[in-house]
Amino acid sequence: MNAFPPLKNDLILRAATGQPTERAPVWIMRQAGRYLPEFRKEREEHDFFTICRTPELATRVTLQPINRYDGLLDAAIIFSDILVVPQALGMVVEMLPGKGPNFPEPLVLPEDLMKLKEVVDVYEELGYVFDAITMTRKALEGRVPLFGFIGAPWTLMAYMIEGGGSTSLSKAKTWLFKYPADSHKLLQKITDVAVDFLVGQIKAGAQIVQVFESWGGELSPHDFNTFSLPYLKQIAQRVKKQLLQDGLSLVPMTIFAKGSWYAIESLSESGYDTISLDWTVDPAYAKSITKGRVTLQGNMDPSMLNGGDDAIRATVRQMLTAFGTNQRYIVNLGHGILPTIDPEATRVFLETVHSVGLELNKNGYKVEESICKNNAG
Ligand SMILES: Cc1c2[nH]c(c1CCC(=O)O)Cc1[nH]c(c(CCC(=O)O)c1C)Cc1[nH]c(c(CCC(=O)O)c1C)Cc1[nH]c(c(CCC(=O)O)c1C)C2
Repeated sequence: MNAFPPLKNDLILRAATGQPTERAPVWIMRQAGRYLPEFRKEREEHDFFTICRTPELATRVTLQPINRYDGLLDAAIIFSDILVVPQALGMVVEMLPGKGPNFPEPLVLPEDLMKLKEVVDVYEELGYVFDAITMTRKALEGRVPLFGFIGAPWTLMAYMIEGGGSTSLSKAKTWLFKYPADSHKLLQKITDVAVDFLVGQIKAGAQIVQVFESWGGELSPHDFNTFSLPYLKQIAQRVKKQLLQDGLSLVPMTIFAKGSWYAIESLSESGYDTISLDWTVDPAYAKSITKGRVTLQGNMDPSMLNGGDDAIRATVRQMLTAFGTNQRYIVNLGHGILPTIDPEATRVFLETVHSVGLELNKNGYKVEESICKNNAG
């Protein structure tokens, strides 16, 4: 095993496992990305997947927001993409500047499943992600915990069939409804790789992980229960089982099923420690449904960061107050930060999360039965 520097800020790990926190921790989905000039500069010199595949570059980019917002972010997330799994399955994925991901040969018919690799050795195909995680974990010097992540099976299936971003997902849904057995075969295949990939990331040094079901909200509740939830549950259960079998400690697991407000209750009973919410979910509603069983994460509309400093400050206060006790809560946006956001607006967001979080706890704070005092005594 790797020896890593001791962790100096474990706030997010405490929040995710239901331990008391003196303020709500904060990180931002897509925090290393195109809104940062230092990232855009890196992209002028290197192709997207070259950054992902070169541990030195992935480490440098992962650390960009941590360095820029020194002390304001409570977690790093490894620089990679959910689409490295379709690549590991044998598909070609390219990142077109300004356009996003493109699969020159998407899956069209069920017989195309034959083109995917029968067996995927994640250490061979995705070892570069593990190396980047280990290198980043060392470079972080214990400043904050490091997230690993994967795309959820349904979301990856959608990209593999659509061939890129899409508004209606009509091709991927045609598979679900016309070829359900083949769809399940594909979802299971992705799940098997996802489990090995997450376990490998944790072994390499990821201290917390997130599963991105970005296209969850495109499914009806019934179809979500058929084509998404069973695989999400399998991932949580099998990752935990594998870690225990290998004599390793569990790490907190987060599920972000964007748009799947109807699934909050079932997700809170599916083996994940944290549920990440998009901005369409009322915090009071999510709290009333989950009843403290899980930690909640989220959920400011990313576009609010374009609303000016006063609007950002007011919305952060309203959001933290609505999530309530500042316990079992991780602050984030409701989806990834947009490329159009001013990095200084992001700073205002982070600073306000810190100051309001501490203020809400100034008279002590409470998790379930334990009462903690901010000041000694
Ligand atoms: C977690 C993560 C992701 N991508 C990137 C990260 C890096 C880490 C971080 O958050 O800082 C870098 C990451 N990935 C990408 C970029 C920009 C590409 C560039 O530099 O040109 C960055 C910084 C490219 C990318 N990759 C993807 C898209 C969306 C395309 C679409 O459907 O319209 C895009 C634009 C697929 C993707 N990738 C990811 C998701 C899940 C989160 C979400 O829903 O936003 C998804 C859906 C996850």
